[in-house]
Amino acid sequence: MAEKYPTGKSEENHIPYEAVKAIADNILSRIQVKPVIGIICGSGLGSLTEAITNAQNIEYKDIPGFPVSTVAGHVGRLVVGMLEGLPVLAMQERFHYYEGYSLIKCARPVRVMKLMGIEYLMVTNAASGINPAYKVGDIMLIRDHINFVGISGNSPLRGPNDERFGPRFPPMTDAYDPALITRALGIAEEMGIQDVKVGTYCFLGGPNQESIAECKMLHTIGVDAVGMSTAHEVVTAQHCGLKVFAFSLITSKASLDYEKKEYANRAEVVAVGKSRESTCRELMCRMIKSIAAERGTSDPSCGCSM
Ligand SMILES: O=P(O)(O)O[C@H]1O[C@H](CO)[C@@H](O)[C@H]1O
Ligand SMILES: Nc1nc2[nH]cnc2c(=O)[nH]1
Repeated sequence: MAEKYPTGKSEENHIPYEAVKAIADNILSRIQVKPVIGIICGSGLGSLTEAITNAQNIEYKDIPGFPVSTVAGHVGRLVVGMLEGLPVLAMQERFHYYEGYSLIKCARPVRVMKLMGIEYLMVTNAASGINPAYKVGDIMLIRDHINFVGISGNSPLRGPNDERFGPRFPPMTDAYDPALITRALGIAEEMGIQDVKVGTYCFLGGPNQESIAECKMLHTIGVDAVGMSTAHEVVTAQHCGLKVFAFSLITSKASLDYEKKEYANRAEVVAVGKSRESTCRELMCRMIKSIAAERGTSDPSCGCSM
């Protein structure tokens, strides 16, 4: 059992290893495959799940102990099945800190994936381009993050550490697997994706958009794209030893200039996601296919190219 907090009570949302295992076992008992890859779909990028064959859908609300999404229009379900020859479990969609959950709860599904036997975490998100060279519709492979929410101590790993998940002080160097980034660059070139970016994602708490002064600061400290997710999931994944691949779809450009204001809205995020969904889907599918080939489990009959 995880140790108790100094107050004698477990902090809200901090559930012990055994409870996470119970959620994992509950899902495993209801599905026909044993997933190797976990996928977290970003806003507007959930259509990847349509490429999953023999799909079984499980609503978050039907999984005891699993958080439930609160954002209007969010689907909130797991889709489990085969993708490019590998068993996968996809989250359509994720939990955000601004919805009111603790980060511990937002990242709980990652620990559930780990205890289901999943080895890779593939993450997508919609983000705003801070790097002036970035255009709406660009894909940015995430090489690193600045976890603004985490730097101040708000971490999904806060509280008693259970070594069965991972070490107390996990390193974050190479949290985004460099070999998978290199592979994705090759795949993007094969696909003819124009000018794929590799950059640093910044996690802010949201839900408000950034002020112009905040955007200027993010630019100064080396941020390429900003959003309201991902870093806490990746911290949790790195802590428990999952291999991570992640990319952002740039759905808006941040304002760095008081004379040239840009505004991002939810409809725009969704519209850009829609216009780039086939490319994002194909990139992810080809990544999974390459992992399947590496593991000797390729299935030539599979293919989600559009
Ligand atoms: O990070 P995902 O889930 O893609 O969502 C992004 O899009 C929403 C803003 O429209 C925010 O939640 C932001 O984080
Ligand atoms: N913080 C933040 N997250 C986003 N996600 C999609 N667009 C944005 C944005 O402009 N700002």
